[in-house]
Amino acid sequence: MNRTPFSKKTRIVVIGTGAVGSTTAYTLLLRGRMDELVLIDANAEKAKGDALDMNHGMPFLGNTDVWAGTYEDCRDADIVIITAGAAQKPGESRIDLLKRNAAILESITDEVLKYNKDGILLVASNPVDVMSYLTWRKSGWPARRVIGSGTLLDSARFRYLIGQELQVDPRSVHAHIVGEHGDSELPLWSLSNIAGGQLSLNEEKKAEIFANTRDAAYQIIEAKGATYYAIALALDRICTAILRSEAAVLNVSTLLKDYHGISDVYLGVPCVVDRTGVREVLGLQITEEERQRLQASADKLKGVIASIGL
Ligand SMILES: NC(=O)C1=CN([C@@H]2O[C@H](COP(=O)(O)OP(=O)(O)OC[C@H]3O[C@@H](n4cnc5c(N)ncnc54)[C@H](O)[C@@H]3O)[C@@H](O)[C@H]2O)C=CC1
Ligand SMILES: CC(=O)C(=O)O
Repeated sequence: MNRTPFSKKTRIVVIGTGAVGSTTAYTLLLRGRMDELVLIDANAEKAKGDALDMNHGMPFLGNTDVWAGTYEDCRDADIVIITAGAAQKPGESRIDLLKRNAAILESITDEVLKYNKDGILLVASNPVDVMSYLTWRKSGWPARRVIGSGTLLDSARFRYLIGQELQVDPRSVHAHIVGEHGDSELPLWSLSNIAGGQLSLNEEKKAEIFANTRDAAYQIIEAKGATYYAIALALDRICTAILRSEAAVLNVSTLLKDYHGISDVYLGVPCVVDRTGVREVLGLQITEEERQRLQASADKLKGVIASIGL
């Protein structure tokens, strides 16, 4: 971002400076996305250590104020990213984190709301669609300003795997994963293309690519205990779309209102993201089979939402 003496400084607050939060903060810092970066964690020493560590890199970067803060620092935040809470252990699903993280997200939302009324809340804590819905309900904010990272990461994994298979740069692969960021997500093969042309993949290969996309987090957590690099880049992408008001189309999690007949649930779908948050949910022409799978994903999450009394 350009810093001018007359404009308000841009501020991003990251709540939860564990693996995802600290990697996200570092990614935002390296890319010079904001003037001020505030780190908050229940473990205040961890946030303090991260801030010190990042500040010692300033001679190589410059121009960003980084500090370990308190919720009062949310007052001037443009974006508050929530990555706090329990993470999956090997073999656990995202839904297994539900009760632990619902309590954490509720208390964090209460604190943020004391100081911030018009920023954007960007949720990554899992299960992210349910945590985003909970945060939205708790906040009373317009849904456009409470955004979940959704299936942006899954879509990136999907595009990468398709690109690998077809030997094409993943940035040139247009392909979407929608629905839950989790086990009920689905690929929109009917809309996937490279330069408008159909993908030359047989059914067996498609099934393999989708399974590796859906199960990627399990594979990484089994191998090294957590995932954080790609989600950090995905969160950076969303922040950039907001701060630069890009109107970028990103598969974030948002409140659906009669979307292929689905309402009152947060799901990952292609959305136009700009300075106001989710400006628009894009209508898609999907097949009947895809619609039914999207409905099943929504039904699953509605059951989860109901199980925590929302
Ligand atoms: N949306 C997505 O695509 C992804 C989501 N995740 C999710 O992100 C979350 C964080 O994962 P990791 O960073 O790996 O976990 P972690 O255990 O490394 O870090 C969690 C941090 O949250 C802090 N924390 C806990 N309760 C807090 C509270 N009430 N207030 C402030 N801070 C609090 C902890 O002290 C810790 O530093 C998990 O729920 C994980 O499942 C992880 C990867 C991708
Ligand atoms: C952990 C998680 O949600 C992911 O890497 O997709």
